Amino acid sequence: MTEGNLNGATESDLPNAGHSLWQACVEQLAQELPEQQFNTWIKPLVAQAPDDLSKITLFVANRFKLDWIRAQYASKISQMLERLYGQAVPVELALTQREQPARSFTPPSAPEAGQAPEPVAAAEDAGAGGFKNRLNAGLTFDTLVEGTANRMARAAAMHVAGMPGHLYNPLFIYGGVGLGKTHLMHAVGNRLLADKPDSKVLYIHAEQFVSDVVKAYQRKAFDEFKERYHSLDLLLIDDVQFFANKDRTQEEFFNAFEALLAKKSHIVMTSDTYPKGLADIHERLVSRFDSGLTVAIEPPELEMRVAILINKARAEATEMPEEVAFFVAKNVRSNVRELEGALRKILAYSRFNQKEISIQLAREALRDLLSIQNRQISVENIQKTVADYYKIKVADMYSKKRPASIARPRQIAMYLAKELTQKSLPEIGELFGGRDHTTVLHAVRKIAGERQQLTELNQQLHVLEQTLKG
Ligand SMILES: Nc1ncnc2c1ncn2[C@@H]1O[C@H](COP(=O)(O)OP(=O)(O)OP(=O)(O)O)[C@@H](O)[C@H]1O
Repeated sequence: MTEGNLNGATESDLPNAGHSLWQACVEQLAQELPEQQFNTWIKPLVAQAPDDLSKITLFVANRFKLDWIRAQYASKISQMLERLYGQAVPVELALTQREQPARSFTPPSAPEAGQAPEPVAAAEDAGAGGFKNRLNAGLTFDTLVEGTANRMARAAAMHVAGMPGHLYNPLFIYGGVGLGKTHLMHAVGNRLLADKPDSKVLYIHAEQFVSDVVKAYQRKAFDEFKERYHSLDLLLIDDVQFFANKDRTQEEFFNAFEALLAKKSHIVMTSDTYPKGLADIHERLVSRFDSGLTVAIEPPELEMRVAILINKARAEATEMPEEVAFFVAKNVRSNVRELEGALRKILAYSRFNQKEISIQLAREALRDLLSIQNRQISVENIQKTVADYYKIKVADMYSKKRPASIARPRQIAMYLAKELTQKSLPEIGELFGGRDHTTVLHAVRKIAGERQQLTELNQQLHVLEQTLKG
């Protein structure tokens, strides 16, 4: 596997043979790898391939992830592709383009036509004393769209960046994949360095920390290790759930944690769950994780998704009409990374076809994604999934029973049926035991309204949507 130099003229992330091959490869890897590994390393990869499948380029969010994927998964990916395609397909890894300045739109006849994003070096600026901070300079507070979903986490992060070592130490940020945890963490580091360039800041993924512990152990170099970690002003450590079952790492992290807090350095951590939800991590560490401020990042609400799309399109020097942004945001709900993927497809489609961005164009560019959604989700499927989730019988979806423990899941299922299928209100009513369409309308409005107000309900709906979309 090579590291990318993307100057080929026919690169495309439109649906093509490469796209189908990569999809098949991802599906296989999903079955073979542990779920957490798959979700962290493979699922976020964005693939591009020319029509002749002379190579596949995989875009990775940052330098650390790139190195890790190359070391841990490159040969598995290559073997899998070869198995599926019947011959070897060269695979290269490249960094996504997000830290590059916005470029203006270039028509396809110009020399840059069809050029895929070029790999760029991660912003591993040498800070104080030539120290590598591993920060990505493009991930700042300015490029992070604010919404109800991240307001509290963002406010806390800004506070930490302004006055490290004071309140909210440690700051523990948790939430699902692709919701902006890593972005927020880098934003803290970048802001602190902008204000105080001599600060010693380090961004590190938890698996890299594990690997540093292993190396220190093998080389008997714990003094060096301590010198590196205990002297920081700000430690940003991503995905601490990876410490699970790694006793020696947990011990070293505990030591670093205590040393840093004692000297009033700040620690910011992220995880896919809140501290007490972490499995196989020692209690003394969990209680320390929870001893500062713990904040969640929620899945972005509709308006926030719209704002993110419009902002990200602008960063690519393209205006996305509001109605198109609404169309995309209604159809791509799971997380910001997927929203970015959808935007990339639309921009590429518009560029290659030299067409203005419109709802029709978005529909064409995203047809795979939309048809997968429509194919998979039926009202019966929704009823079963919701019934399982709230532990009621599927038959209660059609019954006339009215206790809240049954009526509410039923209303949730009606809401999801309206949101995720093409069925009309009367058709949905019919499938829920012959109910009137006004009953369905009432349920849809009620749940939609409450979703805006109740974080817990929003989370539950998000989980259900994710489950249904597969
Ligand atoms: N509010 C936001 N505004 C703008 N961009 C965002 C926002 N939230 C997330 N993003 C972008 O979405 C992508 C995914 O975000 P990020 O990598 O920070 O997610 P994460 O929560 O750390 O996910 P994971 O757990 O998978 O690592 C990044 O490109 C990030 O810049």
